[in-house]
Amino acid sequence: MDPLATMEQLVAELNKYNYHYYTLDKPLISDKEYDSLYDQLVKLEKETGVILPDSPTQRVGGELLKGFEPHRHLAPLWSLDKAQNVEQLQSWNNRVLKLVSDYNSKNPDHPLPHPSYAVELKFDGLTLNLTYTDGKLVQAATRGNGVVGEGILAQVKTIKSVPLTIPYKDGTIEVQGEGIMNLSVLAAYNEKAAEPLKNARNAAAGALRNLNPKITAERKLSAYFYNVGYSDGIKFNNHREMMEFLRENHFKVNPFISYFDQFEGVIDELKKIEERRSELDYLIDGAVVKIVDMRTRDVLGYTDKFPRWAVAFKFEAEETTTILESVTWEVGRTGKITPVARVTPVELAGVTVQNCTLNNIGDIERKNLKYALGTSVFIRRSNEVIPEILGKVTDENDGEEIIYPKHCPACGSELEQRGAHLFCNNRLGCKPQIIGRITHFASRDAMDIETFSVMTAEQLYDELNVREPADLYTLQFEDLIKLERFGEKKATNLLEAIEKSKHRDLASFLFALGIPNTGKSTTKVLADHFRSLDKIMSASAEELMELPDIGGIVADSIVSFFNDPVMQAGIQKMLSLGVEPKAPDKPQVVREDSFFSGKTVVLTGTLHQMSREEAAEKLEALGAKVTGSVSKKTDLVIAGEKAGSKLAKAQALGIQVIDDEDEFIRLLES
Ligand SMILES: NC(=O)c1ccc[n+]([C@@H]2O[C@H](COP(=O)([O-])OP(=O)(O)OC[C@H]3O[C@@H](n4cnc5c(N)ncnc54)[C@H](O)[C@@H]3O)[C@@H](O)[C@H]2O)c1
Ligand SMILES: [Zn+2]
Repeated sequence: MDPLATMEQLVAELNKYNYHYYTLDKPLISDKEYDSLYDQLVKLEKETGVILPDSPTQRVGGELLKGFEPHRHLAPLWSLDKAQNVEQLQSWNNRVLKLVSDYNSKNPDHPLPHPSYAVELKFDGLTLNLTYTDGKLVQAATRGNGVVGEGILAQVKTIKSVPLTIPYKDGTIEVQGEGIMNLSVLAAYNEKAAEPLKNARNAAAGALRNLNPKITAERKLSAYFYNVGYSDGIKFNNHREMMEFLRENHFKVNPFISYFDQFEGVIDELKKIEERRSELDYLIDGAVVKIVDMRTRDVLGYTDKFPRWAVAFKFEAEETTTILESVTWEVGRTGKITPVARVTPVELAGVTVQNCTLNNIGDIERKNLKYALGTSVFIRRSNEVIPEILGKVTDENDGEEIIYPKHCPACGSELEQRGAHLFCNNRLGCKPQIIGRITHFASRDAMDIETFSVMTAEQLYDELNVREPADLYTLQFEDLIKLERFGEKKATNLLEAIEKSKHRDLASFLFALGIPNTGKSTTKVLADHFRSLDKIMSASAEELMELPDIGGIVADSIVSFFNDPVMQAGIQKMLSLGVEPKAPDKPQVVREDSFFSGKTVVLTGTLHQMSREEAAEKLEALGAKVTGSVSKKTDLVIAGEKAGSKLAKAQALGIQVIDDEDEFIRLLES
């Protein structure tokens, strides 16, 4: 195709995507795909020297939505130049250095200082421009086209961290920041929402540009501020002064700002930020590098679109779109049937994604995916987590139907629906359930049988008739050695590991049994309290419910698990084969006079100065009970970075929360 025709097509396409993204807050493609089309257009414009009149490269923002009062920004709002990799970043810096040295050779009496750089997070939300006159918030606007935005004062006032009045009272200033939705808030919102929000950016942008401020308020947004764009009374010499001004005037300023005199430092910092990205409780799509000195900024100036004194370093995308090709159904160890989506393979955050989780049939309905086979879907992958389907790109039911199975894909038994999940009830005859139970039993947090894997479980099932965990204790060297891939060494190692597991501690043994609804922290509570398997097996639901962390559902699960004759027989068989779970050591002396003594505490989110396990040990030594889930019995929640639904629940129940790690450490040490 001739380049002009390609450009026309790109312009039309990009303008359509812009409209959906900026005006409707409902993107049709991922940022990654958008950016690559945009780059193609920029390249063609450079090559041909032609810029079509409605090219998106010539504008900063989107259409204005009817219904909002326009606000003319007192100083224009800029977009940012972008660097996709270190080379592009270097060439931005080389340009800066050259302009500075050109200036200095022309103005030897009044040279600019050697550039130093500020590095900030690039928040992925909606730009906000707030106008304060004589200390009072009088307007708030979107970026709009950069010159005129939409007035959204009523909506912005619902953001609790936005100050309505500020100490600075000398005339008018405009302050820029980003309206965001915290990921933990999004998760909590989606737990209850009839229609889950696909993405935190669109959730924030959609809420701020909603004509009903009540909806904005429900989304519990937050905002970070990073710039004073206009002021008629105050001048700053550098970025630090400007940040200090924002802080003094009670704006929420991101703590992750760092300053560098050397450009190498900037590059290292960008790597660090990218590594820690998944710990943050908000979306960022990169980091912004800015020249610190204001006089240098003035000299460098602006292009039509962006300042020459700043550049956005874009991180690898975590979201993209692809086609949902098919859904298969997998059976877990509890008999739960999980839908797994196969998608058209696509590169995302450094790996090729082919499978995504869909959780359960309730999830399929909520995400409007029932008729999505063969259509475009958004997928997201943040570090380490299996990619997830966020939703269908368009709202229409224009795909093939996902048919829910009626029979177990493994054993053919009829499935039962409980809540949002499907279950196969054929516990004793359904192979993947048995394999799952045995593998779980042997896993590290359970019996910790080294070298054991799913493959081992399958081999033992197929060839040696191993049907339950207890059968592991009947294995003989002569049988193992006959198996494929089993040499003498491997057989001996496995038997030794199995032997060693006989004296595993009681809490791990209970965890290994795989009692429904009962995780590691609950089995530890049980072991610490009852100190013997017999007592736990005969405990009543009432007795159990007196313990921290154990509510009605968990208590019932435990009681009915131990009432099941099959489970009883399995446990008896293990005991008769020499399994002897070790009771916990006598509890050590714990303090009774600390801030934490006698309190039931939940740890959630990521702590930076110690692991959660270390924190739990310290708390226990100070006389606290550390439990895994938030309930009415919880006295205190320690929330680290990226605390999710537990924090939201604590807030809903009005439980005391410590979300400042330094404060937490101070209390531990007091
Ligand atoms: N998916 C789609 O269909 C679609 C459509 C249009 C645009 N987009 C995405 O939007 C991007 C372009 O968006 P843009 O021009 O709004 O923004 P930009 O990437 O040019 O960045 C400028 C914005 O960054 C924000 N920002 C966040 N933290 C900041 C900080 N610390 N300092 C300064 N600014 C900060 C500000 O809101 C500012 O307006 C594209 O790269 C693309 O990824 C996607
Ligand atoms: Zn089955």
